Amino acid sequence: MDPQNMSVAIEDMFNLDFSIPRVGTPTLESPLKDVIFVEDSERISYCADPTANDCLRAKGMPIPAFIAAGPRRLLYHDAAWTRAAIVTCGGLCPGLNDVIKSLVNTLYYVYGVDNIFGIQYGYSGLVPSFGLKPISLTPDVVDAIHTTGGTILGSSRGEQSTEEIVRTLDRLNINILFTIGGDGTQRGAHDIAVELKKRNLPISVVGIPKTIDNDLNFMDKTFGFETAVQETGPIISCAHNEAKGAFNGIGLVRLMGRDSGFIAANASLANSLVNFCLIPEVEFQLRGEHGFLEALEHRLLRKHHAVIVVAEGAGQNLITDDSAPQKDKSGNILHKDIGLFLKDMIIKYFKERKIEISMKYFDPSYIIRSTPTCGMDSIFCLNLAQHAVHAAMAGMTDLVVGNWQGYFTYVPIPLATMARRKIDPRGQLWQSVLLTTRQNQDWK
Ligand SMILES: Nc1ncnc2c1ncn2[C@@H]1O[C@H](COP(=O)(O)OP(=O)(O)OP(=O)(O)O)[C@@H](O)[C@H]1O
Ligand SMILES: O=P(O)(O)OC[C@H]1O[C@](O)(CO)[C@@H](O)[C@@H]1O
Ligand SMILES: [Mg+2]
Repeated sequence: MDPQNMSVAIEDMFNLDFSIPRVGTPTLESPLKDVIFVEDSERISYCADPTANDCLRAKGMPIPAFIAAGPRRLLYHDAAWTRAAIVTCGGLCPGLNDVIKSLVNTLYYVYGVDNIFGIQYGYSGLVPSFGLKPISLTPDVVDAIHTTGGTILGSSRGEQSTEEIVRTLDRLNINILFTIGGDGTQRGAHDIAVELKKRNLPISVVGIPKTIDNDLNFMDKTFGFETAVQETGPIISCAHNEAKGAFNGIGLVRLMGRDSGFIAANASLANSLVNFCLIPEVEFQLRGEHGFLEALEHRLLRKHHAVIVVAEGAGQNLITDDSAPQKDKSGNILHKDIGLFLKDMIIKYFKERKIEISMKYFDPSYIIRSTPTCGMDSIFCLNLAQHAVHAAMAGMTDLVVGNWQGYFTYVPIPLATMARRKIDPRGQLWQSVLLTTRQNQDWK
């Protein structure tokens, strides 16, 4: 089993439905030539261990497995008549433009779909009262967009009426909607798919999961994550320089990660200059024998510098101000600022102890998520989008494209959004972070 993915208990795996719904029976011969078509019966096993699967088989138990992604021999949507729409929602993430470009090029060049629309500013662009007209997307329009960060379509948060969105899709004669976004976006996409089914509208809804937090379930990684980790490199390096450049220097770096600390943990491994990594999954105390501040003091006494990486969702239990919890427009809880809080607490602690320190604070959150993708991430975006188009043209719906142990998969949206993927403190990733930072050496 995946040692990092403990969000879904193994006993619950057997009750899960891995099948992908279709908007209708595919009957049209695919125009693709010289490709290896994938049958719906081809599966990617959830569990990589063949012995475990043999055991399950012997016991007559179902083997949890994803439907394999790839081009289908028979299509549901007729390219000549197909009108496809693309929407990007939620926060920015490296790779949004790569995915848009690859969707357009695959639809246009591979399947021959030439009616492609970009929906502006997230789901708001599908609600007429916002007055945002869809824009026409062609290979010429998207030719070089992968070289810039952000999204050429704009994005948004905030609740929109599913009924209104569905009415708009119907009025625009859209056959396929591609939803590029995180858990919220994909929950919205599922609601749209359910409403379309209720109204007997054969519109495919296919998601491409986006989140730099890497917290979606049933996939090893989401696009933009690798770039985000890479972008932390120069910043952590600067934090280290600042820390080493002064006696008792401290470089404190706050990174994104609302509920999962994947960016912070991986950044600590990729840039092995980090001495303390603090993530939401591992609670810590500030003061006392087992407190972080004592551990930091211990480290400074030994080495006279320290680099700390803290994920935005870490240590929320420590911030006990009386202000009411805040939410963003989509209803996501806005965490209190652990970075600034820690900075103040560290300064106060060492002042009390009359120990001089030099504190340098870095918050690169929006810098690392608005950049263009790095090489491998660009390829990942391109492949995700190609597989999204294959699924959509075959009439599949209510799914996101995933990647599991190196294979591209089709994951039902309810599965991908049923629980948040988190770091297992007993798993290999966190254990490796502990070995690399050696933070427990100071932290008793
Ligand atoms: N539970 C939900 N059901 C239906 N729609 C939702 C739900 N949660 C969010 N949405 C819609 O999806 C869109 C994006 O959601 P949200 O702002 O949570 O971003 P996200 O897709 O989760 O991306 P990020 O990873 O940046 O947070 C918003 O328009 C929001 O209204
Ligand atoms: O400030 P914004 O745009 O709402 O986005 C912040 C959030 O986006 C995320 O990166 C998820 O996309 C979270 O880690 C973070 O809390
Ligand atoms: Mg989200």
